[in-house]
Amino acid sequence: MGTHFRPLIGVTADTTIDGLHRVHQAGEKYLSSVVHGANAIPVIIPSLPAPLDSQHILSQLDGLLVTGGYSNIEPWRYSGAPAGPGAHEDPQRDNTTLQLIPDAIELGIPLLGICRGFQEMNVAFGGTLHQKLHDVGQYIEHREDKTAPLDTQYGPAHSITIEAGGLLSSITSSSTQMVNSVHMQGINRLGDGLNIEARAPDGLIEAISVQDSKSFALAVQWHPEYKVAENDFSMTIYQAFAEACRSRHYARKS
Ligand SMILES: N[C@@H](CCC(=O)NCCCC(=O)O)C(=O)O
Repeated sequence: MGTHFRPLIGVTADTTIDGLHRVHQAGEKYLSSVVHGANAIPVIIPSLPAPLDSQHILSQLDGLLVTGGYSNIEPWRYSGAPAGPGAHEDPQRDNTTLQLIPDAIELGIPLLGICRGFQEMNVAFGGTLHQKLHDVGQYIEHREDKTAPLDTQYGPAHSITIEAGGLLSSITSSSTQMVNSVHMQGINRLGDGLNIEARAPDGLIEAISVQDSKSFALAVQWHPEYKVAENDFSMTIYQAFAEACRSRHYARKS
């Protein structure tokens, strides 16, 4: 199948307040990664208070990128204890992504989830999260040093071991890789119908896929979008995603 065609990939949006106005935004590194990693065209999907009809949106797309974001999923969505005052949450994003994810899986739309998007995929399948990995006791430090330069924050932080026989192992020849680490939360109980694709040295789940998915459906706790073209492993992931998006495009148009 030719690689010249550029599929249309929906990119989820965070909401934030700018002055007195709520705005919807997707980080440039996510948008650029769609262009340079997947040779595709990014389209931002807003997280409106009354979410748009996700099945209608998805029917016009070839893929879905569920981005990372600094906010946390509201804990009630996975029966977690309230996070307490000052918690950074984005309920409009939760409402949108937690509908888009199952709908994309049902419709066979290729999906790549990153960091918050990885956590959302787990919650969308009924899984739970640790709200503060650093308080659990068994985990290494998964947070970035916010005072460090960006290239350090998103630089290699720890290894992952890729599970044999899974989606990730089918696209890469090495069973270990180095990844960055920019998160405080992580998977506690795995959602039903998800496969573990990779783990950190402390056992934390770092990548998941959907069992018996009709199409590519992978989510990772790290950030392959960051300077995607400079990292072979990141490019491998994006190119596998892109190939699934191109297949979806031709199926959609036939
Ligand atoms: N809030 C969650 C999610 C972490 C996450 O997605 N970080 C990304 C930071 C910004 C970005 O690179 O887009 C957690 O801390 O676990």
